[in-house]
Amino acid sequence: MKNKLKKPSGLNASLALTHDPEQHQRSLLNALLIIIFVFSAAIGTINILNFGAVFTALFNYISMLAAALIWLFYKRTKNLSIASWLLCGAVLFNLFAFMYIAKGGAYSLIWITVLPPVTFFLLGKRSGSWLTGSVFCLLVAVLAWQMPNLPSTRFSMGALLNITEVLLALWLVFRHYEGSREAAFAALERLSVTDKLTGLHNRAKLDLTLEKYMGYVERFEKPFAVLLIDIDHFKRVNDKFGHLQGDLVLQKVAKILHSNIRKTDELGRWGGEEFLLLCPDTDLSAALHLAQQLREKIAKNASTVGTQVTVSIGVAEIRQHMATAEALGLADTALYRAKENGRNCVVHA
Ligand SMILES: Nc1nc2c(ncn2[C@@H]2O[C@H](COP(=O)(O)OP(=O)(O)OP(=O)(O)O)[C@@H](O)[C@H]2O)c(=O)[nH]1
Repeated sequence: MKNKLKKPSGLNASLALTHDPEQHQRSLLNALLIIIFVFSAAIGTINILNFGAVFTALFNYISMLAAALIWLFYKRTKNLSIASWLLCGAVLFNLFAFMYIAKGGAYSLIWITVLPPVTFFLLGKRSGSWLTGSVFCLLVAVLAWQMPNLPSTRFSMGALLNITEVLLALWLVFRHYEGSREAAFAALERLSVTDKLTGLHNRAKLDLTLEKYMGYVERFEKPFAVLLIDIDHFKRVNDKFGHLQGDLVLQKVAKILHSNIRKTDELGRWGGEEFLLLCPDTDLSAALHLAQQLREKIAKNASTVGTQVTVSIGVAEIRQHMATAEALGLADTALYRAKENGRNCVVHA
């Protein structure tokens, strides 16, 4: 019952938050494939209808087909790395084919600017740097070599379309990238404050919330209660039924606690088989009432493995000018007395 901070085990819990580290890249690959498919179809059609450029349009349709094939390949194999390389290859082929066909005219060279976002996002910093750097060097060398033969660039309808299409492509890619980066960051943020086993907040988050509530007590003189909840004889559950069953008991207790408190209360796993519940705007008598209810609900509903699961609860009301350690100390002392009193009971400081 002392603070025994344990690493949560990897067992999946119904409450537990799962995180897929490749989700971000997968979503980018899908978005890029859709963008390429739609763009190639649209540009191919514009090339035929506006410019009668059937040969150029053929390359656009090849790109469209390539995007569809890569999508199918990825759906079947789930090989993100190969699909990403194939996509970068398809983009490169398309860029060079188009610049070659346009012979550098109509600002077609601007298409090269879509390469960095695509390769960096899909292949990562290292491979993205190499590939983009090599292609840029190659392009500069070819341009230097071909300088006398290059057309003087006129501003035409083709140029306008090229510039518009590239800007649109970049806008779409960066917009999607930023959205998925924000989602990945939010998932990481959530993970950093979550106890993996129970899905409740972890100790780091509880520390922050406790500090915040202590600040409110100091400033607004509102009552605030701390409940330290500890499963009785939990070691026996582990010893008798194994750690996996012990984990299930922890998850069940977490679920019961979570579903019987207010939204404004903050519940978390303090460590091991101990939970901390912070109840703002709650005086001692209300906190004791809640603690009794929680204790009864757990005694009634948490037994899973043929053994009675009960909790002991230490309750402390926090007052002005109290330090955080003092507040926790009070709850801990009350919990200690509850254990001494025979467990399965509530004691206040
Ligand atoms: N299965 C499982 N067990 C844990 C976890 N974290 C801590 N424990 C176990 O919790 C048990 C706590 O044992 P004790 O500190 O002796 O407490 P207790 O048996 O509950 O006894 P009292 O608190 O005095 O009623 C230890 O056996 C720990 O290994 C966990 O994440 N999963």
